Amino acid sequence: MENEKAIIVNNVSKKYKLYSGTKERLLDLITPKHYGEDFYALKNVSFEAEKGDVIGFIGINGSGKSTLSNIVAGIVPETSGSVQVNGHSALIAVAAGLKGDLTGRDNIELKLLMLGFNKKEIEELEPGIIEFSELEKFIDQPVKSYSSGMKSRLGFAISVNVNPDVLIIDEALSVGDKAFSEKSLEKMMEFKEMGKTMIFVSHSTGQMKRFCQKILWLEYGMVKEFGPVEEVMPKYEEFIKNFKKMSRKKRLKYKRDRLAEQESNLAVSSK
Ligand SMILES: Nc1ncnc2c1ncn2[C@@H]1O[C@H](COP(=O)(O)OP(=O)(O)OP(=O)(O)O)[C@@H](O)[C@H]1O
Repeated sequence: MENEKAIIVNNVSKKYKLYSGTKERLLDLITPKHYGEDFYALKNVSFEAEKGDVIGFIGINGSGKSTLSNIVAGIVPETSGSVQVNGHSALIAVAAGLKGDLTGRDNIELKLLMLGFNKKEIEELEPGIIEFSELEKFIDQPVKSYSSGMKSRLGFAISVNVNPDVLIIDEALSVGDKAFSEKSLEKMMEFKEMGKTMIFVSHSTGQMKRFCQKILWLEYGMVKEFGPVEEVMPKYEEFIKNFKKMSRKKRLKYKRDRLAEQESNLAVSSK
């Protein structure tokens, strides 16, 4: 069907509990009284992706980009709201779910099994994944001995070689070396040309501008803007320029003001 939605995220919130220490955490588990402080990493986030959309998630540190990409990938459950992903095959977040005690090769096999591939298909896919990862003899070493760049290379190699309908790439290009990130970007361009739906999380606004059509700007767990890259990116760049100049005190005040604004918007919209 033309114009079929690939992703529908509706009013999603994610609550974490913050504890002052182990004692509080245990008390919260074993007693009926509530301990710890509720913390919302995401609050009432909604957006939709059309099939073939390439969407970049941006926002300052801690704004909720990874939490949202993990929720869309089905790795982390949402606290409330709903997430619908329409795709024939799996949705994969790069470098997520690698098991440290297993070798790179075993991780490839495990992940492919989990995605529903059979033994013959795994045998066919494996050499291409190992070659793409450039891990060579390290492929038979436990993943816990890998550097973050090596882990990311393995995760990326698996993700792009299983041909998913929706691909989520979270900071994968910032860890590897330059040659590998060029190769990965080329692969992502191929996916884009094939009309795949992609979500791209990165701190590099340059890569975003090169790659994404739409931008979802998160601020303190809420959607600040969602729209075409040429509209949202200049606003974000301007914001970052000013934000960098702010003192710690000013940043805290900005955060307090924004959170208060969010609260009043929420109160209005729930009336
Ligand atoms: N498991 C967790 N328990 C408690 N708080 C968490 C957990 N995971 C994330 N958070 C908090 O949720 C908020 C959003 O985190 P998230 O990693 O999604 O942000 P981000 O925008 O991806 O940040 P960055 O750009 O630094 O990667 C942060 O304040 C973070 O500390």
